Amino acid sequence: MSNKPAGLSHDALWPRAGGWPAPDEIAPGKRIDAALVGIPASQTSLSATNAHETPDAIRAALYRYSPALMQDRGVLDKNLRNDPAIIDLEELTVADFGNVSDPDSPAGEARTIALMADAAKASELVIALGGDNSITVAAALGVWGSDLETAGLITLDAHYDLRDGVSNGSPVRRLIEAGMNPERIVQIGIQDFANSASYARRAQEFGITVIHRDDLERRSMAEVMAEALSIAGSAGGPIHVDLDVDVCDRAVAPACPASVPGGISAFELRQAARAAGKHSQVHSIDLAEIDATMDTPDGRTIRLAALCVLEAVAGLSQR
Ligand SMILES: N=CN[C@@H](CCC(=O)O)C(=O)O
Repeated sequence: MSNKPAGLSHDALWPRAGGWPAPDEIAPGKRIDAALVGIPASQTSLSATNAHETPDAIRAALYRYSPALMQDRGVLDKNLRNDPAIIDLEELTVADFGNVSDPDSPAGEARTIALMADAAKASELVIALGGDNSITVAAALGVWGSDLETAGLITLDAHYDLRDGVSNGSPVRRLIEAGMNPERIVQIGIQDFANSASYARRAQEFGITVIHRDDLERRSMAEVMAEALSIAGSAGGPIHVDLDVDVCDRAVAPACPASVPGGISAFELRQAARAAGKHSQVHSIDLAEIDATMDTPDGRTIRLAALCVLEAVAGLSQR
């Protein structure tokens, strides 16, 4: 699917990421490694948003980057330090399943579940491009299918998302009500002054593991993700990872209506995406809460989301 921006320079030795083919353009019988699904939801967001513009904006931003990485971050053999492994993601097959039409309604969520299920059947890892955070419900349910009882959920989010009703502030409660075990939910990056005491108590009552923003001052993202993946995956089922970009500092995520000054760094979110992509039980990841039309001054939030897509695929290449 081409969302290629005009005016990009050309260098035959510097291929660009993105521009991945639709599944029917891939040779029959060839295994798809990763799948992209766009879920342009925005209608139930608590803050007014044009998050429906974001999936295509992320596709366009992918062209800014190369699909190459120079090392397997964090597990590099010390003998290789001056001779890093060079990994070319062009060796992986990525398919773009397109956008779900009108995802903001029960019928739209049913379409999302169906497309996510198709993408999961065809690939090892599905990356859903939101859309506001309401997408997490149908994105996860579509991939989990009948494995709901053993499934796990990790959120990187400034918010609990345990609100009543249907909105971008309620996907975690809705997944629990759908039948997932809250003891396999880990929430990373929860922020003070961005949540109420009632919802904080609700998280405690459910038995959710909360790794507060402040904890990330003392612990590395690698360590925190390792713990989260072991809790979320403890029943052996599929794990969905929700990357709500508002977990990041407002300076790096200005296009997220509810990002907070004092959030995590862009690099920490990228590390989390890589760790998620690398874990064999993670079958789906979503990127949510960016309003592409608010990404001033320089498109940095969308660029970060594009890099998270590449980090997830890089992790997958290292499974
Ligand atoms: N995932 C985001 N949740 C936020 C949404 C707030 C907003 O859109 O203003 C929350 O519940 O507070």
